[in-house]
Amino acid sequence: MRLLIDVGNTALKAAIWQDGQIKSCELNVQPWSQINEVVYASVGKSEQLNELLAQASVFQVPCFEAKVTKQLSNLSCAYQQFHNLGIDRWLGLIAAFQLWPQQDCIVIDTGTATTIDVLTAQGQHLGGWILPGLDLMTRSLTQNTQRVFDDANTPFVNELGVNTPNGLKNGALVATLGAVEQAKLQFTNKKPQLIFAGGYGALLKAQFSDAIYDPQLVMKGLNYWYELSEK
Ligand SMILES: Nc1ncnc2c1ncn2[C@@H]1O[C@H](COP(=O)(O)OP(=O)(O)O)[C@@H](O)[C@H]1O
Ligand SMILES: CC(C)(COP(=O)(O)O)[C@@H](O)C(=O)NCCC(=O)O
Ligand SMILES: [K+]
Repeated sequence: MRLLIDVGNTALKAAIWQDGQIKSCELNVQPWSQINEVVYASVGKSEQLNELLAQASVFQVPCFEAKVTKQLSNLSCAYQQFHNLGIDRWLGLIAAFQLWPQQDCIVIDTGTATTIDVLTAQGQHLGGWILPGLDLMTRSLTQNTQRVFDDANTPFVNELGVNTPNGLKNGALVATLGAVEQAKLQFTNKKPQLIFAGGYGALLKAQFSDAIYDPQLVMKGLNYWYELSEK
């Protein structure tokens, strides 16, 4: 069994890889005797992660941290300073390149931030954008204005807002959709595969025909990273 850990700015996610299957799992109950290795990625500091790694060392389970490299098999990173690219973005690109080979892809991961990354069929990462996540967008306005307010029941829909909460939420959604449309323009001659992940991935995926939502995209990328890297 392989324990996979993805630490984002909002949430720490854990999953078990076994017999080619990835299944989300709770962090606190770990069958340490059956875990061969821990493979983890972190975009920030995490006390929970530190505690888990300390436990792993007690049970003498080897731990491997995923890092961004300029190249990984035929995938190449757009950043000159590749170590500055968020590891979650790199893992999403690895998964997209492995799961949709020979296909232009756009990877959209909606977490604390929404990241958009453009990848050619040849494995060239062209770059991308970092946007505030949908909740960050709405919160930044409700917390910094006197009269813009939200309500939890108002959904994010791609329509004109006719009251304050839906003007707020629909604005966050259409701003994000607009960025995805801009990314699609990078491919003039053919339609790229749109791949969504993260907390609002299903919501965004629903706005596009024949797009993919894979909640486990980053976890799959983490597992591919482990299998593809010289350890
Ligand atoms: N069903 C959901 N479960 C978890 N987070 C969600 C959900 N729906 C929306 N979100 C939003 O997605 C973000 C968390 O997603 P996640 O990808 O775990 O973030 P990160 O990777 O930055 O930790 C938060 O901004 C949260 O508000
Ligand atoms: C933009 C991010 C915070 C997104 O992380 P998340 O929303 O998953 O917490 C992360 O990819 C990151 O820390 N990036 C570093 C800057 C860059 O990618 O250029
Ligand atoms: K994420």
